[in-house]
Amino acid sequence: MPETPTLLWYRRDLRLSDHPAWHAALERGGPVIPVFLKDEGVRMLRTAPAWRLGLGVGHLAETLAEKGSRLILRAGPAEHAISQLVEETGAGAVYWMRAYDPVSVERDTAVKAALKERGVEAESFAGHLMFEPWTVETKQGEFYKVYTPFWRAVKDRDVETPLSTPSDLAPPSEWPESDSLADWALGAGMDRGAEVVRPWVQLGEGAAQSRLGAFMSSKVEGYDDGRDIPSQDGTSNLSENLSLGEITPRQCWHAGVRAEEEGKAGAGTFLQELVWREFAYHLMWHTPRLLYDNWREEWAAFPWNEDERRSEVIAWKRGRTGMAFVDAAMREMYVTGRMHNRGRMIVASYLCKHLMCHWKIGMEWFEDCLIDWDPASNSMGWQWSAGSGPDATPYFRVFNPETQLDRFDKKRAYVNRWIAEGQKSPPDEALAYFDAIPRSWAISPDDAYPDPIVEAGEGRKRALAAYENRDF
Ligand SMILES: Cc1cc2nc3c(=O)[nH]c(=O)nc-3n(C[C@H](O)[C@H](O)[C@H](O)COP(=O)(O)OP(=O)(O)OC[C@H]3O[C@@H](n4cnc5c(N)ncnc54)[C@H](O)[C@@H]3O)c2cc1C
Repeated sequence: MPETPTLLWYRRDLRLSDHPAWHAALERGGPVIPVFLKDEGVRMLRTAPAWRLGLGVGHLAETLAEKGSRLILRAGPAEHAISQLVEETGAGAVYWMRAYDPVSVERDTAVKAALKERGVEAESFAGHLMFEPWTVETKQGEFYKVYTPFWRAVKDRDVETPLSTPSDLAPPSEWPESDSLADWALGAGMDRGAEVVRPWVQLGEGAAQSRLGAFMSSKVEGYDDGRDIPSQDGTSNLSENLSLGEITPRQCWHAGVRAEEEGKAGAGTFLQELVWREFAYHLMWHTPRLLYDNWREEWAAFPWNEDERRSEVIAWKRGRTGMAFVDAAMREMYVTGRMHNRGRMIVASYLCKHLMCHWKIGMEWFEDCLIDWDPASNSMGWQWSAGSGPDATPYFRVFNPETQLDRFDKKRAYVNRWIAEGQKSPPDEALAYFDAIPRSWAISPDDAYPDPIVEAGEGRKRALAAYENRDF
């Protein structure tokens, strides 16, 4: 008797290669029906991540169609949509790749229980991470709160070899109905920004593999220093693709290990950076409050400004603080959908320390604007910067956005690339910012560049006083 179909439920794993759920579905036998849901998780996404997801899903649908398969789209709460599809297709199994954030975990647990109750096989697979959060623990059986011991605990582990791309996708003879992706309008909120950011997007697993290849052949050697210079394209840029599972961390890891064996400087550091991502997930899974509350709970008593309407918050969001490094980085984000890691650290430190604003304001703004938005890395990065996270930067480390310029943008190549005001012939990238931002901001390249809203020295003094006088 032929096997019943398997529903292959796609989420943040938009690829065919190194996809354990696909392999399991094909091994089970019977046809495979790939599905993507506009469910509670998708509805929660903010502007740029939702837009980028829409592009990724569209690209995946095309790839599947080229291979004789199809991506079935359905909207609604996951439990209901999956159960409806099981009903319509007679599927005997539903397979998916695991997610680790609390909303997904709750959703998946409910879906699994409902499927099992009606006698449908439900199985999830690992792949978004190399080291599942519960598999790494200290000698005392606890989770790690500091990166370096976490790194030591995992660095010599065997990371499974990536799986190949399946060639026959076992399509069914009859397909269920599908929504139209265009009708979902996942990118609606992007408005004018979509056209500006689109050329910077590298979509799909083919592009991700090319990025990885290019990084390993020409950039990894110089990564140790290059990764700190925001005017250079010295990093892999893979966060965009890792975020949606267009490439897997183990594919990156194995490429890094090969580069290290070939004696390429920088490969070891790249592997350590990949493990920062794992560490972020480890923390999020063990302490989900990382996403929405001070990881160190005593920081609730810190006198953060939480009012987003204040003029300094508006200036920060618009890249008009008068601090060139901060403003350049914010504008890079509006134009490219991404921001260099040094920029992220500087704008976060500036918002939380110089401007004394709550890290949640910045975290949520990034969540609105980043196409590589990742719940775990974003919240860990913000809490690290603010001082409220585990393994956070010490309170007295206040990035000085002016001296940082002298260290990391000596020739001002980065700020000139992104800030048009004051330049006779600004480059296209700097001008693109004015096309990306809402018209209501009413900013023009002919405006004068603002004076600092807070002087670097004054802001630092104020921040240190508040941090030193806290009574916890
Ligand atoms: C305030 C703040 C917010 C951040 N928000 C995000 C976010 O939403 N999404 C995101 O992917 N990263 C975030 N990061 C981490 C880091 O800035 C980016 O991962 C990195 O800039 C991506 O560029 P890349 O792919 O070229 O990195 P590479 O330098 O090439 O590194 C390779 C990969 O390692 C991982 N990685 C590198 N640095 C870190 C780090 N500090 N933390 C976690 N993983 C890391 C990423 O997956 C990255 O793609 C944030 C950092 C800070 C300080």
